[in-house]
Amino acid sequence: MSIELPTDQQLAEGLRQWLPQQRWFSAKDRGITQVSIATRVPLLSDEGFAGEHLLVNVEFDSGPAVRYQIPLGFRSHLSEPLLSWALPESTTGAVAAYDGLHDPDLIARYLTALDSHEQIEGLRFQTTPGVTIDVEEVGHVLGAEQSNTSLVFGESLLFKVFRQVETGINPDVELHRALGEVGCEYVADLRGWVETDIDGEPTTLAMAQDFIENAADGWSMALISVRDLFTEADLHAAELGSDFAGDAERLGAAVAHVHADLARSLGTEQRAPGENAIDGMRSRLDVAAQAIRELAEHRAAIAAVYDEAAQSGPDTVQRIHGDLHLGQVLRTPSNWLLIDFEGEPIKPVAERRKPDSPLRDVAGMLRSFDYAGQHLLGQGAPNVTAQRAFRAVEWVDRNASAFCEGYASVTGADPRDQSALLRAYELDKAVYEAGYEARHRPSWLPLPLGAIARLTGSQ
Ligand SMILES: Nc1ncnc2c1ncn2[C@@H]1O[C@H](COP(=O)(O)OP(=O)(O)O)[C@@H](O)[C@H]1O
Ligand SMILES: O=P(O)(O)O[C@H]1O[C@H](CO)[C@@H](O[C@H]2O[C@H](CO)[C@@H](O)[C@H](O)[C@H]2O)[C@H](O)[C@H]1O
Repeated sequence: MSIELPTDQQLAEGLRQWLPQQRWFSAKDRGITQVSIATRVPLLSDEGFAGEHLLVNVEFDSGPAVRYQIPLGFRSHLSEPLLSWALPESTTGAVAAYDGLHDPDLIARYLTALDSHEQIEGLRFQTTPGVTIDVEEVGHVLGAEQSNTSLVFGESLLFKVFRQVETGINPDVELHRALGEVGCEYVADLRGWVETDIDGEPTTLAMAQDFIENAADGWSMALISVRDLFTEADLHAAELGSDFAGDAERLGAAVAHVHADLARSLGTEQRAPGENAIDGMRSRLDVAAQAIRELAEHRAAIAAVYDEAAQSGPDTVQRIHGDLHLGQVLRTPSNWLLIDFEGEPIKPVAERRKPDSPLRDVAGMLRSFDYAGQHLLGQGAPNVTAQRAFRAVEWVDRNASAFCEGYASVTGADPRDQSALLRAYELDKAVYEAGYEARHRPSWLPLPLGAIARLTGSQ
């Protein structure tokens, strides 16, 4: 006997209360004025148990509405661990509703749908030609949720469910597909995706790719090296057992290979620097400086760097990663791999899909070396000495240089040769980071602000 599911109205009220507590809910600083259920697609139904796929529109007291993807499970009786993911009991009637991605029985349905390329109402499940899906593999949510929710099946397949759904093809799927077509060795292989039509446009909902078991992410590896450096502050970065420079160099080469493969697959264009790039930087600076008081002090100095960069020659643009940092790279025993090609989460998808300069990605990594070197020295950290601060700068310079040399070993040109443009991209990233930190981790705000002072020569 099937269970009686909550009405749209009950679910909308339950979600209104439940959404702000979810890690992936991006609008925590805005008040929800309305939640409406756009679609409800039945995924499975059994005795005392059902699953549905929901697209939900959320409106706020300020700013644009956001569309979220929320697979829900329904059970007549709920116990831990699913109980922790439940919507408020009072809102869903006799049946309990909960985040279905935490239910192994429900997520198994994704594998069977992928395996047989099913179309379930408007949801289309597709695989890369030649890929097979093992429907017996058991899945679970990977670690802590971030902007999206990633599931791992049998330690071999990663299934990422995009929580915020913007109309159109998600750049993560688009670029993995393009890189797969030219045999790129520096990304995990795309195995499949799920899409639907929104306003008549094919729109990505989820992607499946190879799960890289036992990979170490670049941020954790870099921090091990920096921690060792601070423990042995009389040693130079080059004398550490955990010296990161060899990895930084190989990482630079991997990023250059990905850029070359993206150019080969999707082409390049010439662009005058004043066109779009510097104008875009100027307007992002205007918006950020209005919101962040501490940034406003640096506005004139940053603008002067942008003016200088606008004088440089034409720039070659192409599709790039768009939000590259040490947390977006995984080291396998043989290679560095780049992950998460979604671009900066605050930009609209149409903007993230525009061709851009590869220098933006290089600048992202240089900023990340700076973060890794500086953040352990941050406010409140014990034992901050002038010696450690000096060593941190040395570590950042050493690894940034190694990264650029690795990049140049593939392209034949050192990104630092375009110094004015590169500095502008580093500043643009630091301005973005100031906005990100002010919103998500205010205690980290001094990091991008310190970098802005250094990059503009005011410190
Ligand atoms: N192909 C993969 N193999 C193994 N781990 C992965 C893979 N892709 C991502 N991860 C891990 O999952 C985490 C989240 O992935 P990411 O694509 O950055 O998601 P989000 O869009 O939610 O930020 C990463 O920090 C990484 O550790
Ligand atoms: O990984 P996401 O796509 O969610 O990227 C966002 O969050 C990042 C933080 O997790 C943020 O990166 C900034 O902090 C990192 C250290 O935590 C550092 O390595 C990066 O260089 C720095 O930009 C990223 O900017 C943001 O888009």
